[in-house]
Amino acid sequence: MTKPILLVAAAALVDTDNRVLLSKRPEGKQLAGLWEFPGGKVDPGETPEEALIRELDEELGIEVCDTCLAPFTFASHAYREFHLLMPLFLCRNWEGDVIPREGQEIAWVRAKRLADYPMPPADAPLVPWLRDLLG
Ligand SMILES: Nc1nc2c([nH]c(=O)n2[C@@H]2O[C@H](COP(=O)(O)OP(=O)(O)OP(=O)(O)O)[C@@H](O)[C@H]2O)c(=O)[nH]1
Repeated sequence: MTKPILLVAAAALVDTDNRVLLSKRPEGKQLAGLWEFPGGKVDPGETPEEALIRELDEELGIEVCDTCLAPFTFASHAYREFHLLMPLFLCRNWEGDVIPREGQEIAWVRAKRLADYPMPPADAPLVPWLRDLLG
């Protein structure tokens, strides 16, 4: 069976203490309860950067400009219904305070503590890259 490719753009938001923001997937969604990078599906006609800027505003109420989104790494993972292709951008600069706007739990996590947060299977290969970058 050929699975559709689902394009999702995500961000590793890094604060001045070198901590990364994780967001807990709300109940009722697929993979509920797992910790993920903020972001979401790229809609038709959007670039990954545009989708991510929109999602960061919708989910966290922050304003990010596209020069603040640095391509970092990506996930490519076969889920049952689709194949996920997820560019992960690194972002250290944004306007506004991070406030969860969709009732989701968030956590600022040091790289060495990322393993304490259960993540979707697609995200596992991303963690070592963040550990290398952030120590
Ligand atoms: N945002 C995000 N999605 C991820 C990550 N890892 C991962 O497997 N995914 C998967 O990518 C897909 C993203 O879909 P989503 O449901 O968050 O996107 P969305 O907000 O646009 O969807 P919705 O509007 O249908 O709620 C989900 O299947 C999710 O499980 C991650 O780190 N961040």
